[in-house]
Amino acid sequence: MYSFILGNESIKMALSVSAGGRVWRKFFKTFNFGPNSALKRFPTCTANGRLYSSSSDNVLVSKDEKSGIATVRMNNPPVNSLNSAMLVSLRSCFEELENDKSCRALILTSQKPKVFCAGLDILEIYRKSPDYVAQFWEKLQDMWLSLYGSRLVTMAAINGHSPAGGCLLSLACDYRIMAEGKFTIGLNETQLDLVAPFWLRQTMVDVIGYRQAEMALMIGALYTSNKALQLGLVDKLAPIEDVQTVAEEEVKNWLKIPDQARAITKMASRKPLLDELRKRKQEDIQTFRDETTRESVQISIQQYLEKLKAK
Ligand SMILES: CCCCCCCC/C=C\C/C=C/C(=O)SCCNC(=O)CCNC(=O)[C@H](O)C(C)(C)COP(=O)(O)OP(=O)(O)OC[C@H]1O[C@@H](n2cnc3c(N)ncnc32)[C@H](O)[C@@H]1OP(=O)(O)O
Repeated sequence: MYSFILGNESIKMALSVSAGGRVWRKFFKTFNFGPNSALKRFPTCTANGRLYSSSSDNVLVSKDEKSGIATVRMNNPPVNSLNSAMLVSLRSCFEELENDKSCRALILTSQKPKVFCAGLDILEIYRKSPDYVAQFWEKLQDMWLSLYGSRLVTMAAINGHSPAGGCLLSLACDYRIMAEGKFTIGLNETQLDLVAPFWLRQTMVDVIGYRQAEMALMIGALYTSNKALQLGLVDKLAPIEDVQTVAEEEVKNWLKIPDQARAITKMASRKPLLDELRKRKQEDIQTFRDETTRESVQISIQQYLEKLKAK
């Protein structure tokens, strides 16, 4: 019964041979997974199970064939900022892993310790045309939909700073292990005169609870690893050199749970937010485009960039 969840076709196969098929059939009917749902896509993995065909090296992927655990390393020096190319590579990597039937889990980390991800590349929203920022935002939405909606066990191995978009990536995963020490994580958007979108705010609420999230979002707080652990923003701390090993151990524990039951449970809890973003995608793009191209916001972004450079 508990075969891998690969896409709608294999689910149907599993259902047809299973004694409990009626229950699952009812479940899928009830939840009506949308067109972008990971659970609905048909697998397209290659015969030998190798994957990831990106021509760029800004995202490095390795997979342990025996355990089915893939490690995705962000590799966009100096700080793994999320520019358009990076967003496209991450999305395509997540989707290829999703469609690889031998893959069961992904660990997201940074190739360069000390900075997990510096968030959106601020230059992508500075003095750019409205059309450009609209396309950029859609790339972020699509990348997030593929990670947050993944059937895989997703684990963030946060081996360094993780502000804003770095925190967004972490929150989209199922579990977060962060490096001990002086590193920070949080949604600091308001400090840049930006407002985090509803879907990102909601993941913060879902992870740390309403009151703490409301406060953190309003003041654009960046928390140290210790404080983040205390708030539940991350689940575990490890010395920076052990973050990857601890993540692998944790994933192995998660993989003791049957894939199908775990993935269906995850999807049941995430589907409302996934659907909400799919429904309001264009509205969300327009808001981002209109807000970020406003002159007062552009001036704030310019000042923030100057502050960063002068550091
Ligand atoms: C109503 C709706 C309105 C819609 C609006 C929606 C807004 C979007 C909302 C949410 C999504 C997410 C948004 C974001 O992610 S915004 C980006 C926020 N990021 C940050 O604030 C982090 C800034 N960076 C840092 O704090 C540090 O760089 C660091 C702690 C990550 C690493 O420090 P360190 O190792 O010391 O490196 P440097 O600071 O020296 O940086 C090296 C180099 O890189 C440049 N840089 C850093 N971060 C960014 C970035 N995010 N984008 C572009 N460039 C960046 C930095 O300026 C240095 O450049 P150099 O001097 O030329 O070498």
